[in-house]
Amino acid sequence: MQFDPKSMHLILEKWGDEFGSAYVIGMGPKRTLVCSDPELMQTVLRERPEKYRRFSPIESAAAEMGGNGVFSVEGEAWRPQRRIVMQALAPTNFRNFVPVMHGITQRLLQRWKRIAQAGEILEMTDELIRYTVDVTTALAFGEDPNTIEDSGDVIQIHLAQIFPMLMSRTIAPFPWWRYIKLPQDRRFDRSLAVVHKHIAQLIERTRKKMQDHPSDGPHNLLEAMLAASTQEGSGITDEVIAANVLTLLVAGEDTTAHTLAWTMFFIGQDKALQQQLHAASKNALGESSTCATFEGLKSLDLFEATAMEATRLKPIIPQLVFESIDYAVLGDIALPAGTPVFFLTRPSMLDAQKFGRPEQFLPERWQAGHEQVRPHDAHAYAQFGAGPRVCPGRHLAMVELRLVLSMLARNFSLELAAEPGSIKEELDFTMHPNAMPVRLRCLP
Ligand code: HEM
Repeated sequence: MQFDPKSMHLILEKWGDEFGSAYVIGMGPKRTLVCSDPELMQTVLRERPEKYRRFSPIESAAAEMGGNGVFSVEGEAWRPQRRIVMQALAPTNFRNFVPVMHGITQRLLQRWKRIAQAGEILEMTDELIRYTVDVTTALAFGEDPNTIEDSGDVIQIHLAQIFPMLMSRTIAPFPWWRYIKLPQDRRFDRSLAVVHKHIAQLIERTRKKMQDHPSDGPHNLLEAMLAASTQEGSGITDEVIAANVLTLLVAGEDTTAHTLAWTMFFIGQDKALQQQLHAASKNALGESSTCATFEGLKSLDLFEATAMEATRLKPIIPQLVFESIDYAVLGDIALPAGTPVFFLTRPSMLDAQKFGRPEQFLPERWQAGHEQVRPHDAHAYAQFGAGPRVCPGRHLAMVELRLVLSMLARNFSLELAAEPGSIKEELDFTMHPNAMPVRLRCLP
């Protein structure tokens, strides 16, 4: 069976409508289970790393790119990497993170003001990726690249090649790139070389900083990994460090940016929602144009709820793919060792048994104490995964969503500069809009 990788999720969802919540397809030489039952998905997510692993081509493709970090690595090598990443992204660090994130949000605000005043149209996805690259790099690696104000050959142009290539190589029936380099492979190799050079320089500068100030730190993920690498038996080599810098850049960038882009897709079509968000932002921020404090984040629940509702309808993770390690029985389905299992996340989020009035965009369903929209089965929302490998960046992502959406609502009205129907879903590991042109107007 051959797919256009960019619309694979739509095809699998369509077949699910026809064949039910579990069906089998032939992909390459293997029989693959496609499943949209949220209970079975939770079982697999929780029974890792012992019984299930990520779909194995993800690890081999990531390793070939020098990116076999905490997302793709399996077995014992995963645990020490996971521990360091969890510590670095723990919510207890957020009081220190907020001032840095506030500065970057202010920068985005100034840029958007200039563009709005000039009456120009913004390609929103690109804007948001600049923001998330700046935030991830500043917080995880201790350097602020300021790509928001940089108009040159910014690193995300090269990073943007990675997810699409990882996706197409992961589901390729035959690993052509190992035998022949097509023009797209050569282009990709050039971008990958730029990214690795950028990462090597970052590691070098950080190592030097640590040598110059040995008693200071570690202050961030990169410093923590470099410190761990000096301990015997840590398993943290230079190669592992570079792979994790790449992993974090890619994992932290597209996911949050695409969540924000789809949220703006809904905001841009709904004047009443915009007014509600504007009022909520004024209430929370007062005379300020952006949220500047850790405490202030707590009054921005509606913004997080709006983003969650957007990704219920437009999941940026429409499929999560795993593999049984040995023979396993999932529900009443027998899985020979190495059977790929593709979980579709959207069908259960559109199921009226799980979410009341599922076809309607109702952010309030995600707000605590809101009883009107029932049922509400939060288990059926798996945008961050679950179990031992649940996304360690989810709290950071939520802070980013709150900061950007409240800044947007406080300062601008937003209008899509394209027919909503012309904005299509594309899957490149994460599901993103093919374009998101918007027009911003400054509000008093
Ligand atoms: C809205 C934004 C985000 C979404 C929807 C998202 C989603 C996910 C999902 C579905 C997984 C797989 C979880 C599983 O297998 O159970 C994951 C893993 C991961 N995410 Fe996120 N993510 C987001 C933001 C971030 C950010 C901001 C970072 C870091 C800066 C990050 C870092 C990671 C890492 C390192 C993993 C691998 C964890 C492991 O395998 O142990 N993510 N993410």
